[in-house]
Amino acid sequence: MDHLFELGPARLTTCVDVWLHLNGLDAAQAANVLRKHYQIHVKGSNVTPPLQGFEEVKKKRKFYEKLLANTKASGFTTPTPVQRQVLPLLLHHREVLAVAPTGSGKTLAYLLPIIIHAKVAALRSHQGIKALVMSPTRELAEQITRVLLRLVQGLHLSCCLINSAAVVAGTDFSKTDIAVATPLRLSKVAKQTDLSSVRYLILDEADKLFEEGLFKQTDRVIKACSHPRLVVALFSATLPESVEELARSILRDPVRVTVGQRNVPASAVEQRLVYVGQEAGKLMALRDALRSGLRPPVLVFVNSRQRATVLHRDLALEGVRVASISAEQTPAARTDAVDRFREGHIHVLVCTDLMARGIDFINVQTVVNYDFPQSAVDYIHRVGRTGRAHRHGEAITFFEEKDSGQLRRIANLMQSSGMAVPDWMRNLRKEKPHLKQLKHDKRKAQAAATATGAAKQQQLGQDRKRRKPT
Ligand SMILES: Nc1ncnc2c1ncn2[C@@H]1O[C@H](COP(=O)(O)OP(=O)(O)OP(=O)(O)O)[C@@H](O)[C@H]1O
Repeated sequence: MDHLFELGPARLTTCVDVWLHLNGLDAAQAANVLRKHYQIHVKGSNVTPPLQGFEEVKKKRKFYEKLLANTKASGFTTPTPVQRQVLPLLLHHREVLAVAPTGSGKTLAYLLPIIIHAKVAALRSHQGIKALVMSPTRELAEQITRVLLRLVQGLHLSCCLINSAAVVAGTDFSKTDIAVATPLRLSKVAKQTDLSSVRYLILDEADKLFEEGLFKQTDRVIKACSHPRLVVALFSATLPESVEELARSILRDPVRVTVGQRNVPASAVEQRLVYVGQEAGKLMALRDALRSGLRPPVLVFVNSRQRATVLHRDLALEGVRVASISAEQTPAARTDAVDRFREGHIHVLVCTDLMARGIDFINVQTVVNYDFPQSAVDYIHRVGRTGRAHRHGEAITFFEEKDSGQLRRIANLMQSSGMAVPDWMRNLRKEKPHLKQLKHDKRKAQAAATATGAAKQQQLGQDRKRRKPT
């Protein structure tokens, strides 16, 4: 997977795109060569060929020039693999289930097509919200809106983040062309906001949106988007089989796009496991790592709000420029912590899994799993906060004796993304004597360890099937 981004724009142009031209391949052959090269796997009927460059989306209308210029001005000159395949599919009104590694550019893959759709619809004087993006957290919705606003500059489109401030200010969302929101906020405004004009519904971090806590609200919003030709697209870096089944029940003739291997950490992240003995060893290990040159900005994940507060306090006492962020803080406090971290005033941000998904701190050098992640999916998203775009990143996961049961799963994930992992870790459950050895010889272990729902478905499916086919 290393070359998904690493080849870089210049090499991509010389080695693949020009090669395609020189060899005069027909469209289907060229599509296959491109897909093979970029490790794009597709499943579905009549799949549109991948793009060779952003210029291909340019049409006669003037606004395409402007949009392309904005895209380039934002630093996006060459499409990433997921953008190459998803962009033309959405432009052809195909429903999509896209699974691509963390930091591989999924946001732009859906923003460009929905901007094009919204602009064309606005030029035809269509009223109401034309495209809607749902994301599981407020922070991610804010980030998506920021990217969106950069891309639509000068296009005379109205884009809006539906948050509490906008609701309090009495914003008339019917005058919005593209809206971004969390399912919680959206389900609250769905009653007074007409979503029947929404033609594109994007579910970012889709597997999270289908989880227990968010499912009801997500479902409510999907139902409210009643346009007969609604196009739904789902994006995530992880898609467990069970969620895929549920997701498929709401999609019509979808194309599944997978980039690289499914459900593995991004290969640009160098991952290490560090044995810390017990709880007390964690702070010592983090302090040592910070002293011995752990490069800031550093994102540190813990498993609860309380633990975030305690670690924040402990690090502040040591003179570390630290902030913490968790769901119990006010929106203003959360935004402030994120801004200070982005601007470099804060070197270490302690956070819960609230920040694990989608958040793009482009310069984060290191992710520390201070508390062992509660699932393989959490691990993939957490470590994916570094190593974004073509950058290199480092992820360190602390583990103590009580984490041994979960260790094997994470070790396997690390191995599938190309990391060297000691054999004893991958065989942990089978070879119990190693657990004993771990207890009896902590030092030795430390050296070794430091290495580089059916009812829901039916409900959702039936609601969608009732609509006329596209
Ligand atoms: N075509 C491109 N060229 C260069 N950089 C890009 C391109 N597309 C996106 N990026 C950059 O790559 C980074 C990751 O993009 P994005 O946040 O969309 O990733 P993602 O796939 O949604 O990740 P996650 O699964 O973590 O949400 C961003 O900083 C973005 O600016």
